[in-house]
Amino acid sequence: TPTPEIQEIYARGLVGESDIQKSYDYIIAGGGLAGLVIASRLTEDASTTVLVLEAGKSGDEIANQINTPAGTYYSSIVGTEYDWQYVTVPQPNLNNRVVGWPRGKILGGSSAMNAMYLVRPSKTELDAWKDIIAPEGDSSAASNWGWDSMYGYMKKAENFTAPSPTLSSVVNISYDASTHGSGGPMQVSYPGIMIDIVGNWTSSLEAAGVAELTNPNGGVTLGGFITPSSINPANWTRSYSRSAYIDPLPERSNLHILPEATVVRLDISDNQDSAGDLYVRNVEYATNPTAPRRTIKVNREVILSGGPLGSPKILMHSGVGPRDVLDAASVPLKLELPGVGQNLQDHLTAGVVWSTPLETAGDIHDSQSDFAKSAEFLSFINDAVAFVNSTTLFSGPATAFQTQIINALEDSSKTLVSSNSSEVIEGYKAIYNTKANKFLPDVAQLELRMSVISPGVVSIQSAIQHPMSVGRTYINSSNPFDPVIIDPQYFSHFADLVTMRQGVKFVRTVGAAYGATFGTEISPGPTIQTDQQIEEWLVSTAAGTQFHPTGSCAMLPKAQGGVVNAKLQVYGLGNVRVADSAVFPFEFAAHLASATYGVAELASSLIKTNSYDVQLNSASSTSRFTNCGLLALSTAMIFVVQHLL
Ligand SMILES: Cc1cc2nc3c(=O)[nH]c(=O)nc-3n(C[C@H](O)[C@H](O)[C@H](O)COP(=O)(O)OP(=O)(O)OC[C@H]3O[C@@H](n4cnc5c(N)ncnc54)[C@H](O)[C@@H]3O)c2cc1C
Repeated sequence: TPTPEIQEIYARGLVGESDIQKSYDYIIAGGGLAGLVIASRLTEDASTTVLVLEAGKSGDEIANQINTPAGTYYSSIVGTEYDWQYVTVPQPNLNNRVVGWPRGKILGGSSAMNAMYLVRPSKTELDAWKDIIAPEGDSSAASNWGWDSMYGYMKKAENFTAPSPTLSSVVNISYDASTHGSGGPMQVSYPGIMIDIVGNWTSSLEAAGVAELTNPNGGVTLGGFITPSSINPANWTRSYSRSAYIDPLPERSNLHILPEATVVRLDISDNQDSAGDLYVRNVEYATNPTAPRRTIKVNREVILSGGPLGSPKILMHSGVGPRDVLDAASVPLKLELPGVGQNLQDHLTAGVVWSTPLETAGDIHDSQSDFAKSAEFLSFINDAVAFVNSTTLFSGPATAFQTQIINALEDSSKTLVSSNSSEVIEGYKAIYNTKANKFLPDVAQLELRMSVISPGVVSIQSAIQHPMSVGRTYINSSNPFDPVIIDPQYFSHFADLVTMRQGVKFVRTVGAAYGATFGTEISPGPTIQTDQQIEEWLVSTAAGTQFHPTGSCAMLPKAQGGVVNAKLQVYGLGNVRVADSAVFPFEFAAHLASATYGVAELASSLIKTNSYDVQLNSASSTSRFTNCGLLALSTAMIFVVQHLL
C-alpha cells in the first residue's frame, strides 16, 4: 500500500476540465458506489479509456470526516453540500409529512456517507430476481442475478478480516469466513472496540424468540447477529468505493475522473442501429447550472451509475421515459419507456427509545477523554441487527395476513400504481406476486437495529423490508439542475403499516428481554399501547426512511415496464446500461451496499466480455458488439497521444 505521500503523487484518476479528451470508450455518469467500481475494473485493461463524470466534489477536503466511521454520527456529511438533500413530496399517509432523502454528492456517492452495515440479500430473494427477469428470454443472462452468481460477485468486492479477540471478549460474534471474499478491494470487518450493552443482543433476542444467525451473509438472512461493516481494520477507517477501488490504484492514464461535472443529457442518435436500437453518440455535462455545456463523444458505451434518483433523471432529461412525464416537463420524447422512474420502493423505519444506566458510545464520545479520541473508539459503528419474518411478528403462522394481501392484488393494481401504462401495471403485479407468495411468510419482513450512539439512551429501530407500497420518481421541468420529484407513496398499501406496527410491538418484547439494562421507555412512551395508537404514532411522527430507495430503473421484462434487461442494457438503447442500486426489481431484506457492489462487479464483467461499438455500427456492420479488441487498442493509442500532447 502506498504511503500517504506517495498516494498524493499518484494521479488516482482525478482530472480537471482541461485534461478531458474529446472521446472515451466508456463514459460513466456518477462516481458513486457502483460508478467507481466499474471505472476501476474497466481500466484494468490499459487499452480501455474511461471517463467518470461526478456531480459532487472529490471530498479530498473532508477526507478525515468521511474516513472516520464515527463521523457517520458525530460529524455526518448528511445535510451538507456533499448531500443532494432531497425531500419527498408530502406523503398523504404520513400525515402529509415530507421525508428527507439524503444521497451522497461526492466521489464514492452514498458509500461515503452511509452507516457501513454490510448485509447480503438472501438466496430466496436473489433467486426470485433471476426468476422475474427470466421471461425476457436470455436464460444465461437471467441466471447472473440468482444467488449462485451474485454471491460470487459480492464476495469478489471483499477482503474479510475476522473480529479481534478484544471485541470477542465483549460480544460473541458468529461468522463464517467462507461466506466472505478475500483479497478484494473493499475491507469488511468489525470495529476496534465494542460497547457493553451490545454484548447482550443475541441473548435478549433469543429470550424474545429469535435465534442467533451463526453464518450471516451465507444465503439465509433470518435471526440476530453482529453484522460486519465496511471497515478497514488496518487503520480503522471507512472502506468505501473510492478508498477501496480508486485510491490504491497505481497511476492509470486511461482513467479520468472529473468531479463537479453533472451529466445533463445523453445525445441519442436519430437513426436506429442494425438491431433496431437507438444509440448514444455524445454525453453532455455542465459544471454548474449557468456554465456552458460540454460534449464528449463515446466510442462504446455509457454507463449510468447515478443511483436510484440520478440514473432515471438522466434518462428522462435525454428524452427516454414515460411520455406523459416528458410532455409535462417539455422534454422532447426520443424513446418511450414507461417504466423509467416507476416502481420506486424504500425501507421505512421507526425507533423505540429507552433510557439506559449503562455507558453508551454517545456517553464516551461526549466525555472527550483520550480514549474517546482514539482511532479504535472512533471506529465504533452500530452493528447489532436482527431480521424477523411475519411468523415471528404475528406470533404464529401469518396465513390470514398473507391471504389478505394476495386478495388485494387486483384492487391495488388498479388504484395504487402511479402510471396508466399497462406494461408498468403488469410489472407491479409480477413484483407484488413475488412479495406476497415467495417472501411471505418465511423470508424476513422486518429488520431490527440497535443503536447505542446517543448519550444516555439506547434505541431499537424496526424497518420494513418488503414494502408493498410502490411509488415513483419523475421530473417536472426541462432543467437538469432542478431537483427530481420523489413520491414513494409510503403506506399506500395497508400491509406496510400493519407490519411496522407489529414490528414496534416486537421491539418492545426485545427491550423487555434486556431487563434492567434498559430503563424507562422514552419514545413512543408508555401511553402509546393499542394498535391504533402505535399506527397513529408511526404515521404522524415516527416513520422515516432507512435510506434504501430502489426499483426506479428496474430489471424486468420489457412487457412488464422494465427499464433494463438481464445484461443491464436499457431497452431500445444499444449502448446504455444502468448499473447501480436503481436496477433491483424489489427491495431485499438487507442494506443495499453489498448487493450494489455485486451489481457493479457483475456489470464490469458483462461489459468486458462484450460491449457495444459505435464505430462498427456507423460502418453498418452486422455485429454491434465486440470483445475489447483491436478497435479499443487503436482508440487507446489515440488517447495516449492526445494525452501526451
Ligand atoms: C445516509 C445513508 C445511510 C446508508 N446506510 C447504509 C448502510 O449502513 N449499509 C448499506 O448497505 N447501505 C446503506 N445505505 C445505502 C447505500 O449506501 C446505497 O444503496 C448505495 O451507495 C447505492 O449505490 P449507487 O451506486 O446506486 O448510488 P450512490 O452511491 O448514491 O452513487 C450515485 C452517484 O451518482 C452521482 N450523480 C447523480 N446524478 C448525477 C449526474 N446527473 N451527473 C453526475 N453524477 C451524478 C451522485 O452524486 C453519486 O455520487 C445508506 C445510504 C444513505 C444515504
